[in-house]
Amino acid sequence: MSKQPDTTSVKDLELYTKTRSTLITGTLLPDKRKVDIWYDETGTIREIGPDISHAHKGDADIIIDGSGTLAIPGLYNTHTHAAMTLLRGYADDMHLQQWLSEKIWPLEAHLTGDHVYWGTKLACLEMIRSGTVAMNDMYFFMKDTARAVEEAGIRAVLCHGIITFGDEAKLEQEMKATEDLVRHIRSQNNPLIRPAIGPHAPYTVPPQHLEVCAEYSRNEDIILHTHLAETKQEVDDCQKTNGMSPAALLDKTGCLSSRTVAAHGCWLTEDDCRLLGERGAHIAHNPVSNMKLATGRAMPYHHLSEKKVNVSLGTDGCSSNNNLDMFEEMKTAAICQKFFWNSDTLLPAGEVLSMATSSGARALGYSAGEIKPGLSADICLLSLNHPSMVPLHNPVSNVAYSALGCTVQTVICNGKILMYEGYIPQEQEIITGASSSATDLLDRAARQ
Ligand SMILES: C[C@H]1O[C@@H](n2cnc3c(O)ncnc32)[C@H](O)[C@@H]1O
Ligand SMILES: [Zn+2]
Repeated sequence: MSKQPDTTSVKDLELYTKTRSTLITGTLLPDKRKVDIWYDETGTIREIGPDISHAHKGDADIIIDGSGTLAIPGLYNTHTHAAMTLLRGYADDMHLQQWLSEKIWPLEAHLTGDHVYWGTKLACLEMIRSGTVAMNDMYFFMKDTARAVEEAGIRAVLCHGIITFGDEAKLEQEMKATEDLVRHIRSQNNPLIRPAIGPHAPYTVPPQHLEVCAEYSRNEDIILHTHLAETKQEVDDCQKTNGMSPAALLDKTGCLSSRTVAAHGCWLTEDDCRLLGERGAHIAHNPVSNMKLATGRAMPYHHLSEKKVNVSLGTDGCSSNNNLDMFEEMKTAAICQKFFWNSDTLLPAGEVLSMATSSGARALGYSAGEIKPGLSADICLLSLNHPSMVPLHNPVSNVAYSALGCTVQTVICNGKILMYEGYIPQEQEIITGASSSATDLLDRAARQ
């Protein structure tokens, strides 16, 4: 492509393969300022301001006409099981334990790396379409996940889901899978993809195995991703077996630190919240999944924010959500807190937008999540011409309460364009591939 900035050449496929110095002109920020945004070929935002385009037109390889758009930071999905897109609609309207043990785990026993690759390709497509640029993913065959993520161009923290039920041989096998993944991701040298360790939950990984995971996270300086206090049954069982809450158990086994990202936290007590705050641990809130699986209580945001716990947002997998739309998640989070805790001021629009952006980037340790000079260009342009964005009394309110993923027009991650005006390369191939992969998974399960 020529150095000459040309908005029409943006359709060129080459555009989607590498980061280029880019000028976005005349977009609106959530505070209603109309600005130009310039980022360089390393994907770092250099300057934001009204009318900087004259100064930087010559520096930019690409110019994106941002008029009629609202620029928000790319969204961070901090708890998901991406390849579960293949299980969308497979098992609905069930309680968590029954859902996992009777439907999900028996089907997952037939998964192959190929299923995970296609399921993750579909997840990345769905996420990019709805403005998500980063995910914290726990699943199986994670090298195949890494390949799909690399092709999609988003950020990801990836861990193998460790489930041992106390079996020593299984722990050895799961730790090998984790070590193999860590080695593999590091060898790929992709700064957007990072490894983590993923003890599934205190009810699937006993204390002595949690200790092994904690030590590994400490030694390798990687995130420890887990599920925590999702149901009352989990908390009651943990009290009975271990004489303490699941959060206290994580702490006792060394699993609670600033590297910890714990999903759910619905049944955390005020004392648990204090403990999480003291340890600097992060909570990934998944309100749609919690409401669908009837976990019975909403994450206590008021206690967590009082104890200065960083709370981010996630969708969980597509079998309990059943989509990956972080706009839907933002709205559900904000209204679920108000409804459950009977407080009309709890979790206002601005806070839920931060949860889905800067708090997510903080939990996953990326220097992004805001549109600011010096940070990575993770930018989402929403159409202001979409009915859900009209009128524009309050852009932040529209983003949190009325917009959905379909409002997203253009998505940029670390400066690379992933979707431009609704176009994502190879979308149809991904849909076809994932669809046949889902059929193959169910066929294999039916044959046995
Ligand atoms: C990685 C494993 O985690 C399973 N899973 C998916 N959603 C949930 C949830 O809400 N709670 C607990 N475990 C979950 C997934 O199916 C994998 O087996
Ligand atoms: Zn989960």
